[in-house]
Amino acid sequence: MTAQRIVIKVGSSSLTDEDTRISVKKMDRLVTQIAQMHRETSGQIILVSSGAIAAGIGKLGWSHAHCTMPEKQAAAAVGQEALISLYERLFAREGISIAQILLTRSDVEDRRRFVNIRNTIKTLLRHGILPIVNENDTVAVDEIRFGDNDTLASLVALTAEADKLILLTDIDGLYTANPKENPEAQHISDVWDITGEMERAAGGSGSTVGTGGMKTKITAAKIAVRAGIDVVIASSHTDNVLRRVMQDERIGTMFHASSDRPAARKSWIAFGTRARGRIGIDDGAIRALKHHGSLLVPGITKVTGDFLEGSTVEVSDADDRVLGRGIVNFSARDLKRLLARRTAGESIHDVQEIIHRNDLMIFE
Ligand SMILES: Nc1ncnc2c1ncn2[C@@H]1O[C@H](COP(=O)(O)OP(=O)(O)O)[C@@H](O)[C@H]1O
Ligand SMILES: N[C@@H](CCC(=O)OP(=O)(O)O)C(=O)O
Repeated sequence: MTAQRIVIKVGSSSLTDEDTRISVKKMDRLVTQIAQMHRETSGQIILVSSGAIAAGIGKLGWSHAHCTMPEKQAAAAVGQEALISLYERLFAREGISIAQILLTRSDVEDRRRFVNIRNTIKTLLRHGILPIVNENDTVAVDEIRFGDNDTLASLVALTAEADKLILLTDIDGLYTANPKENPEAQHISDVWDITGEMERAAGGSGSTVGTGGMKTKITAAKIAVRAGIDVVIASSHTDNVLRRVMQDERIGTMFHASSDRPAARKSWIAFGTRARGRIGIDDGAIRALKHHGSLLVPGITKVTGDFLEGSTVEVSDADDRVLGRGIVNFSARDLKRLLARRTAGESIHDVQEIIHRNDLMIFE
C-alpha cells in the first residue's frame, strides 16, 4: 500500500444497531480496520465520525423519531463525549492516541481558521495522533451548519490535502435508484463524471439515524473530485472493507478525481467559502479566464447580490451557468458604479483586476 493521506467518514448507520443505539461491536470492528490502515500509512489517517446524536439519544433513553432540533443538539452534547470516550478506549488498545476536532462551517469559511485547522491536523498526523472530526452540533445553527457529515468530510479532505476520501455507509455505493425502494436498481462501480441523472437518482437517508442519504454523498464527491481527491463510497458491512478499497477492489463506487490537484487556496475559494453574489461575464472574458487570465471590467455583463470587497462570488455565463468562483476586489456597490462609468463612456483602463487569476477557480 503506497503512503497516502486518507479521510475515512463513518455514518451513524454504520455505528448503530437495529435499535438505533451505538453498537460497541460495530465500532470495535471498525477501529481494528482503521488501526491497521493507520499503521500501513504511517499514521496518515483522519476519521470523520458521525454518531454523537445517536449516542446521546441512546444514553438519555430518548427516541429519534420524536426529537426536536434543540433536543438533537442537546443529545449531541451528551453523545459526543460518550462516542469519543469509546473511541479513545478502543484505539488505546491498538496503541493509537486520538484527538477530537469539532467544526462548524464558519470555521472552514474563515481563511485564517481554515489554515489553522490544516496546521493542527498536520501537526497531529506528524505525531502519529489520529484526528477524529465531527460537526460541532451543539453550537451549529442553520447559517453555520454543514448539516451532514458527508460535506464536512469532503471539506476536511480538502483542508488536510488528502489523497482519498472513503465514505463508509450501510450500502455498497451508488445505485441507479435507492435499492431500498426499487429492487431493479443497478450498482454503479466507477464514476468519471457525476451526471444530472446520478444526482437525481441519489435519494435521502434510508434510516432514522442517517442524515442526507446518497444525496449528500454525491455533493461531497463532487467537491472532492474537483479538488483532485478520489472518493469511494463503500459498505461498512463488507468484510475487510478498508483494506479492499485500498487495494482498488471494486466493492463500492469509485469517483475518480477529475483533475490534477488545484492549488489548496483555489480549492478553498471554490468549495470552502460561501458565495455572496454572482458576476455575469461575456464570451471574451470566458476565454480569457479559461486561459488563466484575470477578470477585468470590460468582460462584465451583470452583477447580482450585495457583496463586500474580499467576498467570494460566482462567475457565470450568459445563460447564468456557474463557471467558477473567485474573490472579488470590489464591493457590489463599487462594481456597479464602475459599470455605470463604463456605460457613460468614461475610461476605466486604470482600474485593477476585478478578480485576480490567483484568486479564481474555473471549474472545467
Ligand atoms: N441512488 C441510491 N443509491 C444507494 N443508496 C441510496 C440511493 N438513494 C438513497 N440511498 C440511501 O442512502 C442511504 C445511505 O445514507 P445514510 O442513511 O445517510 O447513511 P450514513 O448514516 O452512512 O450517512 C442508503 O441506506 C440508501 O437507502
Ligand atoms: N453530526 C451528527 C451526524 C450528522 C450526519 O451527517 O450523520 P450521517 O448521515 O449518519 O453521517 C452526529 O454526530 O450525530
